Amino acid sequence: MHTNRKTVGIVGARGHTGMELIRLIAAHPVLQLAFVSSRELDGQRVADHVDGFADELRYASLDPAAVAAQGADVVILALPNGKAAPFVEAIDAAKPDTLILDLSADYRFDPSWYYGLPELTRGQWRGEKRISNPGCYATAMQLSIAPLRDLLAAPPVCFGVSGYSGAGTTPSDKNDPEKLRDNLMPYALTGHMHEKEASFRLGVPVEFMPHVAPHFRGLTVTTNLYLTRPLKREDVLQRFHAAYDGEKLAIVTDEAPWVSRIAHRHHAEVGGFAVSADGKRVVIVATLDNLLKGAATQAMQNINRAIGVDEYTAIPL
Ligand SMILES: NC(=O)C1=CN([C@@H]2O[C@H](COP(=O)(O)OP(=O)(O)OC[C@H]3O[C@@H](n4cnc5c(N)ncnc54)[C@H](OP(=O)(O)O)[C@@H]3O)[C@@H](O)[C@H]2O)C=CC1
Ligand SMILES: CC(=O)N[C@@H](CCC(=O)OP(=O)(O)O)C(=O)O
Repeated sequence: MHTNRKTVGIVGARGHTGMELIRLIAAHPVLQLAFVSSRELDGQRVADHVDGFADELRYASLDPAAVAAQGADVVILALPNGKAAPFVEAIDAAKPDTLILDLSADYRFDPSWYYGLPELTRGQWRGEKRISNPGCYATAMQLSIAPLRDLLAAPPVCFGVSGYSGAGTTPSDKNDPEKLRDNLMPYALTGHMHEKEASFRLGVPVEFMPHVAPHFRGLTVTTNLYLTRPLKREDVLQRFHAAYDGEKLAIVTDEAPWVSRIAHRHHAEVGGFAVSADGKRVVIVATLDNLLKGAATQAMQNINRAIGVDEYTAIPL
């Protein structure tokens, strides 16, 4: 047992990503769950909702002031987009040295927050205690494009397909298993938030066409890239191996990865690398579990680094 434990609270703990975070934190040697907030599950035992959770902890419905008053060392915001600010303001006022990790899109464009996609931005962390976790598709897009960023002749075009857990628990067409049955549902075909996020973070325009499919978890992004000069397939592979061979959670595969093999896994896979006959067009496929590398696992990497423990602590590899 670690002697210097840190307390952590999750706001939005009923949700898909909150539930994954509860599991990861329950197995963490340094972090200790202090509170889990949900309005709907107020008073109920976490153990009745999260498989394998053995503690007596109960959900509590905490407003921003009540969250700040808990005085936790780390607060994770796992709320729908647009809901984080009152919690951040209350913590800023009560205990500003709290480490806040926000899973939503609310601070991904805010330069005062560290944007934590460790495989690409690890070197940019300057000790910030405000961390914005990347979007799930945006993670897959950036991992697919970054190693070829200097050779782009045109905006990369990304075709994305997500399992419906990506759409959260608020009922909508995008998480309605009946409407999704035998279906592939296109949405936000221009201007999706993750198109803006990937473009902003990579510094090049990216085009993104998302779809949601009948499976529950895991996403695929297939990216078409036009290059300014011809490359051989081995040159493309060499660039990706150079970028990710030291990484435990970004794995380069020769074949195009399958989404059915990534569910419940903590890493992303990037593969395929089909090159056109003239060498100036490359197609790359990335898969990841939207709830893990696309959300909770990436959050864990970021929190681990910020609390000064090994980045992969409590992440099953
Ligand atoms: N699902 C995914 O694949 C990914 C999600 N994200 C982001 O993570 C965040 C959480 O997503 P996800 O877990 O899917 O969302 P869910 O819809 O599954 O859960 C949202 C949680 O927020 C709570 N909540 C909703 N509205 C409010 C409110 N106004 N005030 C306080 N609590 C509220 C809900 O619980 P209750 O109503 O009981 O309080 C619930 O616990 C989102 O911003 C999402 O964009 C990021 C990457 C991937
Ligand atoms: C299938 C589905 O709906 N996926 C979500 C993306 C997942 C997500 O939660 O992304 P943010 O954190 O950026 O909101 C969407 O397209 O909005």
